[in-house]
Amino acid sequence: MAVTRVKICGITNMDDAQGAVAAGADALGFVFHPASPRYVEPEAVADMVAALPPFVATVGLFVNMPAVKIHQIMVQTGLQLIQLHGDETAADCHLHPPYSVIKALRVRDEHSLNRLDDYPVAALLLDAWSDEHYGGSGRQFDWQLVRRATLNKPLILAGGLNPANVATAIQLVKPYAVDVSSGVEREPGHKDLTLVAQFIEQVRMA
Ligand SMILES: O=C(O)c1ccccc1NCC(=O)[C@H](O)[C@H](O)COP(=O)(O)O
Repeated sequence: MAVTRVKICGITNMDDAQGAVAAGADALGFVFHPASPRYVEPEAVADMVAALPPFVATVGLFVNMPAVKIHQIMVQTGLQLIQLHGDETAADCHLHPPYSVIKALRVRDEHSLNRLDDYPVAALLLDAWSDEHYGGSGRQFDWQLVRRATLNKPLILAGGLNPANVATAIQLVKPYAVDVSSGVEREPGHKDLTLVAQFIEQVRMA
């Protein structure tokens, strides 16, 4: 049986970073989109990254930010992977050596899943469509659409996941990893570490 990895996204503080890792998170995500309630300053992320144990993947999330600025933040923070969570094209994904790139796509309907192979990335993250938010909306999309899509890259499933629905999502979609933000929060930007532990337990049992 394949192991499903867990990424806890929208980490803004040291307690949540260390608590998520203690609960078994495989990866942490840090949002650098200034309009997000989960925005975190690069200086704070650098401190968190330096305090983490080895073998935890660290991911910076960017929305339509110029590559030069992204790379400045990556160097300043010591983060490992870039997640492009805006309107970046497949061509934009070429701009980030030596970093591995995760491209997030927001799924509105079956057309959202056309030409996924065009993206030169390490993994694709599928999230729910929202007119108001680039991410962290807490919305779920139709998982059946993924079952019908052709995907030759590791898939990270996101969007409205929580401890109550993540096992069903894994059984249906069989993703490489699951990603959660608002479903394990007590308020935007602050994780509920009991929910984080329950989420990871559900993933391990799925
Ligand atoms: O979380 C945000 O506020 C955010 C803002 C801008 C771009 C991306 C953002 N989050 C992306 C994530 O990786 C979330 O984990 C993903 O959208 C799922 O969110 P949720 O439905 O709340 O679990």
